[in-house]
Amino acid sequence: MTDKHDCVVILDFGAINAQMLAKAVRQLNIYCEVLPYTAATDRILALQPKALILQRGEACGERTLGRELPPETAALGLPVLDMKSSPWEEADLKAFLVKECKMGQDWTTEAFIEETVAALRSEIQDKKVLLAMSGGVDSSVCAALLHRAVGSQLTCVFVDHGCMRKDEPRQIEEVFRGQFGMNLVSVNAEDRFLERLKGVTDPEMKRKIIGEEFIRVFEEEARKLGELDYFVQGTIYPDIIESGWDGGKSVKAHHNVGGLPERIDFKGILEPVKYLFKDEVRRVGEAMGIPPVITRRQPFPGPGLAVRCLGELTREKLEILREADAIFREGMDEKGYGDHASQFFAVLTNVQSVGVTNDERTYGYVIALRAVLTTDFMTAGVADLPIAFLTEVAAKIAVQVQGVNRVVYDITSKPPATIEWE
Ligand SMILES: Nc1ncnc2c1ncn2[C@@H]1O[C@H](COP(=O)(O)OP(=O)(O)OP(=O)(O)O)[C@@H](O)[C@H]1O
Repeated sequence: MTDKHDCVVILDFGAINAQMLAKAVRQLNIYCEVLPYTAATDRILALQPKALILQRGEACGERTLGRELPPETAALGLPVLDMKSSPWEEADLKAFLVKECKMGQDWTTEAFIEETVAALRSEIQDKKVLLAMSGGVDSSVCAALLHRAVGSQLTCVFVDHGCMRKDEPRQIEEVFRGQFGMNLVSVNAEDRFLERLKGVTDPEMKRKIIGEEFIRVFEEEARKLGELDYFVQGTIYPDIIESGWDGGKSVKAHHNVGGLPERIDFKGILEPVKYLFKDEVRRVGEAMGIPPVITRRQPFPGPGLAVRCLGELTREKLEILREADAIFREGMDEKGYGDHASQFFAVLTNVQSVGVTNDERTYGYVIALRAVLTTDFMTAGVADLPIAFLTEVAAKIAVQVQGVNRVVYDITSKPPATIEWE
């Protein structure tokens, strides 16, 4: 990643905004990596940096007080930009990196694609590659890179556990098999999953069963494909970045395919977007022709609608939720409110209430709509959607979706609530 481009290392002293700074540097088409301020000099030097940025802004408060650059790092003699005060200005960054350090601005999306494809090609050679395709941004972009690199040596497996959103399985097939011409195995495992989930109401248990069953289905499919050499993981940079304040690594819990590489004997794991932030992954996807319905897809939990369908999962409840969710999302897109919320979806509460339709008493489910605004998903506020719009959507859902007669809007922030209901 770094040998073809100039690199700057951001040393994180515990600043909450080290990742934002890294994104700002990369916006200048300059490659950077974030390391804890205590990183050993050989780790820093391995990246062949042309400069260091010390991220210890005032905004970080007491946490970074008294933290000094280790003398051996200072002794490297690299140019240093010390971010003592926040917020930084893009112009300052540019003046330092481009004017003073003469760094090239050539780390572009196109360069990334070209170099990653070439590197994958030379690593994989004539070997076979397996990818677990969720239709999410990360696995989709990995698939596009791998497909461009090795074409039909790549096989993608998509498992439909029956908890996908409306039209998603069809979209995945259309895009990856239809448009890209990939080898895509699409497994309809709805019956299997629902059978195992019968009578289960505890959310943790639901997740566990879905995770276990997922591995089982996936393993069966992989065995059918014969010998496979590489397995692809859609790890992204925030999953592996080491923060300067706890020094710890938070490795993404690939809750769905978690145990797979240990169970099947792969020659290696490929992680082509490991050094990219989510927005950068999205841009790569766009540049490779993946349609917005996938690159703009909202975060979606691994167990899918299962954790938005409270209580026991049944085909009927999931179908009700899928329809209600689709009406809400369509309405948001039509009105252009999609950009006002980071994530929005419907939840099928397990509550039923009395209603009235054509003078007849009904007893139906209550659907909750949730729309939140967040930058980091650690905290979230409620999206301020017009009441007239919400009323319109509620009416549409209650009239069009059989089995629903009441719709509510969740107006709780995170914390104390979470974004998802389970
Ligand atoms: N239904 C599915 N079929 C096949 N693979 C899946 C499925 N759901 C998840 N995966 C695999 O598990 C990985 C982790 O799933 P997770 O739900 O955590 O999504 P993610 O980390 O947001 O990634 P993505 O953006 O690819 O969905 C995915 O990248 C994908 O490889």
